[in-house]
Amino acid sequence: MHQTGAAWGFTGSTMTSLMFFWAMYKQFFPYSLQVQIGIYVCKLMGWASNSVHIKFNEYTGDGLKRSEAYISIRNYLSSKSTACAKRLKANETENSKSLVLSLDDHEVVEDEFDGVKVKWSSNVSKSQNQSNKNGNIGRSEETRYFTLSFHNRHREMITESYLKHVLREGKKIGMKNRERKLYTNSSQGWFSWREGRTWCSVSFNHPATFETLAMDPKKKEEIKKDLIKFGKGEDYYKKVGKPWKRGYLLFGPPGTGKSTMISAIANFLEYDVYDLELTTVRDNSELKKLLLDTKGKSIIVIEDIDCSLELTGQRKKDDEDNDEEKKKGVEKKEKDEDERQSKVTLSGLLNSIDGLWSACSDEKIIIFTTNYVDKLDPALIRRGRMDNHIEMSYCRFEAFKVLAKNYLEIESHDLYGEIERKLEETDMSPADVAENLMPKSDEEDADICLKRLVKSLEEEKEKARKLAEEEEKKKAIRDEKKKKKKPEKKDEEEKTLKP
Ligand SMILES: Nc1ncnc2c1ncn2[C@@H]1O[C@H](COP(=O)(O)OP(=O)(O)OP(=O)(O)O)[C@@H](O)[C@H]1O
Ligand SMILES: [Mg+2]
Repeated sequence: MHQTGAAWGFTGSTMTSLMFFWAMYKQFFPYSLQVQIGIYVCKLMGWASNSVHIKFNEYTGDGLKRSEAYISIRNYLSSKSTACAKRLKANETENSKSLVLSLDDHEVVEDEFDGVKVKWSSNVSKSQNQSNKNGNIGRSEETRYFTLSFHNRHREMITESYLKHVLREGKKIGMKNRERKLYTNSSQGWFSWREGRTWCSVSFNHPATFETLAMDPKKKEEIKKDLIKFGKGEDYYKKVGKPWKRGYLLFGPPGTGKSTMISAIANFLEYDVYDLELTTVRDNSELKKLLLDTKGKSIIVIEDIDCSLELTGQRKKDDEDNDEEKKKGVEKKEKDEDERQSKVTLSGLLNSIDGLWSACSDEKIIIFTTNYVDKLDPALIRRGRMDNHIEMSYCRFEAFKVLAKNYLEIESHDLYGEIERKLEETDMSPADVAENLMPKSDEEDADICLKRLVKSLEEEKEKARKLAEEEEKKKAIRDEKKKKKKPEKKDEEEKTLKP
C-alpha cells in the first residue's frame, strides 16, 4: 500500500490520513449524503471539464402532468440498470401488468451508443413548501429528475440521435409492460355520454392464442405473416403514404371462432381491444368521437356488423311510432330526444372509418365480424376499408386435431380415421366439436370424448339428411303449384287474345 502511495507521490503519513478521513466520511455521513456530496464533487469537476448535462423533470412545467419523456427514460434505464445498477426501486405502477424495476434515487448508470459513453443519474431534490394541496404547512416536497451527462463533442449526436433512440425504446418497453385493456361503450348510459365519457375499460386477459385456434394451418400462417408485416410496417406505410391501419373482415357461421380469432390477434400483437357496440351509439357524431378516442396499438371491433345496421332500421321504425304518439298528444319529451339521436347510418359508419383512417398515424386494426357476408353493403367491405377477408369455416380434420390437442392432449387415436371422414361429410362448428371433446367429469377420458363426438357427428348427419329431405319435399310442392298455375294463366291469355 505504501509502495502504491509512493508511486503516486504520497508519503506514508499522507496515505494514512487520507484513509482515516475516508473511513470517517463513510462512517459519519449517511449514504444519501455521500451520494449528494459525490454529485456536487462531480458538478465541480464538470464545470472545469467539457461535460454537458441535460435535466429531465418528472413533471411537466405546470407540475400537474407526468412527463412522457421522463417515463420513457425511466423504462429505458430500467432495462440497463437491472443488469448493472446496485440499487433499484420496485414500482407498482398503474396500468402495468407487473412490478417495474427502475433506477433508485441518487444512482448512476452508464450507457453506450454508437461507441459514445454517456452517464445517467437519477436525482431527487427537496423543496420546502409553504402549504401543499392537503393543507399541510411546511411539508417538504420531492422533485425527481434524470440527468444525462456526456462530453461536449458528442452534443449533436446525443441530442439528435441518442435521445430519440432512448425515447423510442422506452416507449416500446412501456407498451410491453402495460396491462392490456378491453374497452367497451356498451355499458354506458345517457349520463356518461352527457359527461363526455366514451369508453369503459377492464383488463384484457383472454387466453386465446393462434396455437389454440382451430383452423386450417396454412390459412393460420398466412394471417400471422400478414399481422407481423403490419406490426413492423411503420416505415413501409410511411413510404407508400398510407395510414398505418388495416381492416379485417371475419365471416362465417356461428361458433366458428370469429371472436376467438380477435382475442388471438390481440394477444399476438399485444394490442388493446375496443369492442364497439354500434347499437348503443346514439348518432353518427358520437360514433366519430368514439373512434377518434381510441389509442394506437389497438383493435377496434364491431361484431355482427349486419345485425347492427339492421337494428338502425329498427330504430327508425321506433321513431316513426314516436311521431304517431306525438300526434296523439302524448308528451314524452326526454324519450323522444333520446330516440331522435339514436341513429347510426351506413354512410355515417363509412365516414367515421375514413375519418379514423386519416386522423392519426398510430397503428390500429379494425375488425368486422358477420355471419352473413352477402348481406353487407359492398362499400363497407371494399379493399382499403376491409383489406383482408377471412372466412372462418366449419371444423375439418386439421382444425379438429388442434382442438383434440387443446382439450384432450392427444395427437392421434384409433378413431381419428373415422372422425376425419365424418367431418368431411358433416358441417359441425368448432364450438360444437370443442363441446363434445371437453371432458365432463374426471372419469371421462379421450376415448369417451371421441366416441361422443362420433355419435354427435352421426346425429348431425342424420339431422342434415332429414332437413334436406324436407326441403326437397317443400320444393316439389312449390314446383307442383307453379305448374298448376301456369296453364290457368295460359288459358286466360288465350282468352284475351281471341277476338
Ligand atoms: N376455431 C376455433 N378454435 C378454437 N376454439 C373455437 C373455435 N371456434 C369456436 N371455438 C370455441 O367455441 C366458442 C365460441 O366461439 P366464438 O365465439 O369465437 O365463435 P363466433 O364465430 O364468434 O360465433 P358467433 O358468430 O356466434 O359470434 C369459443 O369460446 C371457443 O371455445
Ligand atoms: Mg362472435
